[in-house]
Amino acid sequence: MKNPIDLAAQAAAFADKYNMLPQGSTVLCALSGGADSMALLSVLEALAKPRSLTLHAAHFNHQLRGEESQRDEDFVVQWCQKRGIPLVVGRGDVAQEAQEQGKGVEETARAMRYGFLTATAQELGADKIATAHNADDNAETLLLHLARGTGLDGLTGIPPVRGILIRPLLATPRIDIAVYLAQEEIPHVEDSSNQDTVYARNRLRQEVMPVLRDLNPAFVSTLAANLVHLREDRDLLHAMAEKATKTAVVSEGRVSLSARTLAALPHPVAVRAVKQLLAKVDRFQISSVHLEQILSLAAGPSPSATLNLPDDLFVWREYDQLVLCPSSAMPLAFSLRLLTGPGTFALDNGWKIEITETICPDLPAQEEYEWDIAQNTVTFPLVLRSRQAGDQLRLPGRRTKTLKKWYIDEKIPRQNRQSLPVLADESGLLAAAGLGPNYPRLAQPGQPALHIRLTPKTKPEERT
Ligand SMILES: Nc1ncnc2c1ncn2[C@@H]1O[C@H](COP(=O)(O)OP(=O)(O)OP(=O)(O)O)[C@@H](O)[C@H]1O
Repeated sequence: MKNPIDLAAQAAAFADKYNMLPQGSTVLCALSGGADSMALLSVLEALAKPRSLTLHAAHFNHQLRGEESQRDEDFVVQWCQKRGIPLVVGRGDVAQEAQEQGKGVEETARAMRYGFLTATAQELGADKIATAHNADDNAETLLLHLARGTGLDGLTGIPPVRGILIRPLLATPRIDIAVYLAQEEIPHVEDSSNQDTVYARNRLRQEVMPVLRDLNPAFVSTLAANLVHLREDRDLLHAMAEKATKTAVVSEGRVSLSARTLAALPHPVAVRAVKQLLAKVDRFQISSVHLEQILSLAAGPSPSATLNLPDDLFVWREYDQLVLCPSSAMPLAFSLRLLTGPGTFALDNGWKIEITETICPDLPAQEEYEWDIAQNTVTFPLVLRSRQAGDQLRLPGRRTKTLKKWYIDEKIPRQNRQSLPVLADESGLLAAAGLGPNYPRLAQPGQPALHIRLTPKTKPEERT
């Protein structure tokens, strides 16, 4: 006779790798009534005493399979009564909800189920929700991702822990669960939709997995062990990207990072860094083609270039700054304008800027819109743009402050600030419209200077 399977010990060893079930936790077991979750409930019961766990169960009736759905509900109610485990039952009309939302039935069922489980955990004060995903589920998920196309992230399968969700059986092959249920004489229900091969997962389960198991009988458990290493590799790349983006500045819905910093990263780290930057401005989807375009923009020789990408994403480079934002967070009146040398330039919004070489007169111009800047402090091209977070300015006779602070102190209304351009080169501001020249760059009498005059269409700011 074979040795009995000690599923509780197996699950406990795996759980401890991820600190899933610390002493004294309150655990909510997601119980469908199927083989996996019935085994999970039994395992949690066995661990409850030695770990002082408080155990609850929750079942969601999706009302998708008529009488069979009710049969499942009745089954788990009776089982939990028999075992003395408190159970919460939830119900939802998934089919109707899916229709109303124009979404798929499976997707809606999952969203409603997880919504119910999370709300129930909150009500009960549970610190963990345990689901019964097993090693075969994990292998199938991975193969599905592979078939549909994925990067390393998709190849790491189902996460063992996500927030308060834990999956103690994730390293346990389905076959061990079946043997355990028989051994412990634990009943379960069968979901008739599992036989339905129209679902990709079920086709994989029935048609592909047997072939892989034939090639390697231990395929599922070998993969489970390998996934731990893949996950560690993936986590390391994430951590490196996080470190690299620590200096990113998020302000007014825009995120910016040194283009040089990004371009210097190894490609797998750089790709993740861009994704992390995008997440900071609530952009979570990007194709690899567009990712590469952003990286080229960061690495390219041009100190100024823009990208208009799908999902309302706007990316531009200004000297060493790479800025990413949704178009709603774009600087309003002034998009980037590069000035390659002295001359007169008309701007899209009706403004005009004239730059002439001159010798600074006895009284250098230091007005709100007209300035004499020492030529030897300037490197062309100049850029005319809206202000950005961190821009600093020192006005004649005053101390250095951020532009934000100047605008506040000078009482320039918030809605006008973005329409006041600043003039900068790679070492910082030359002047800010409406405020004055950056004092350290003001020309001295008799010095070669650039006389710069900005003519607003109408002066945008009204001081209050
Ligand atoms: N009706 C249900 N009520 C409570 N828990 C459920 C229910 N259905 C599934 N679960 C929980 O979710 C786990 C996974 O179920 P299943 O494999 O059917 O879902 P899936 O769609 O493949 O995966 P996912 O839960 O990640 O969406 C089950 O083992 C069980 O713990």
